[in-house]
Amino acid sequence: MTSLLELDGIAIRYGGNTVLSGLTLSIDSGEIVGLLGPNGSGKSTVLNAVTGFTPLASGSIRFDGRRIDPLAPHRIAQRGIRRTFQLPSMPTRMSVLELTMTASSEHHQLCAALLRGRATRRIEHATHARASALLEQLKLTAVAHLPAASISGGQKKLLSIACAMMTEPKLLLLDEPTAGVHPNLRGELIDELRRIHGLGVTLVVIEHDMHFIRELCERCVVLDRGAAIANCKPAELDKNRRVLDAYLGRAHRTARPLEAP
Ligand SMILES: Nc1ncnc2c1ncn2[C@@H]1O[C@H](COP(=O)(O)OP(=O)(O)OP(=O)(O)O)[C@@H](O)[C@H]1O
Repeated sequence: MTSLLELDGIAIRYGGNTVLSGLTLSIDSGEIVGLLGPNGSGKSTVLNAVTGFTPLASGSIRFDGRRIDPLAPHRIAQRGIRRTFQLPSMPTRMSVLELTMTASSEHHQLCAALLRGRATRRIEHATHARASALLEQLKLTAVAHLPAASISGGQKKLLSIACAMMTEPKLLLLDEPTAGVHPNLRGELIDELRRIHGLGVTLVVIEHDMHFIRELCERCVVLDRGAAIANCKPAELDKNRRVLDAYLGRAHRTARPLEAP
């Protein structure tokens, strides 16, 4: 496998607060990587940095061999990186289907705007078909014509995955995909993400649900206070002393003796 995303010593500061401190991380093409860590450890900030929404104080980010950290967010998206949000906000007037269709690539939208007659209809038809297929895969067909803002929190999560997939990204970054999703749907979400991975999409998943991480991810990176403290298989996490310290505090050591990591 070749390296798709490379974070090289990235630092991010908000005022005097250093949120990421020299983080180095490499993700290979075709991987599914879990990004873990206690609340406030910097996970979402990593996604904001990769997608160009938060400028770096130092370090660099390369995607597909080319530097992306100097680029504007829409240019980074055009290179093939998409993300979903922890709390997706939806427009009040657009339907689920319309919103999914508007997420299609800028290239298709530009062609539809410039071309006339049959060519426009052909592009619209293809966009409609792709959006409908994605909504069906994500079990959203029943709400396709409802206003996007009116659907449940879990359905909004699924809709944001559908929108991200409209552009056929190479890398999909998911911020807590299971939060607000009914437990019965989690298995289906795992199946859907595996299917997306099977299409050749590399996945980075921020998630607190360890069952979900164990089921889906091949590798985990754990952050604590803006630095990577573990990079291992999910099964190795509960034996890693630094990870246990970060999540449970050092007091756990007296409560439950551990084997050396
Ligand atoms: N725009 C901002 N301005 C100032 N501080 C910020 C900003 N965004 C994030 N932070 C701070 O950066 C730190 C890391 O936040 P981040 O959202 O990346 O953590 P996280 O690991 O994703 O947490 P959670 O699991 O709770 O979502 C936190 O202390 C947060 O308060």
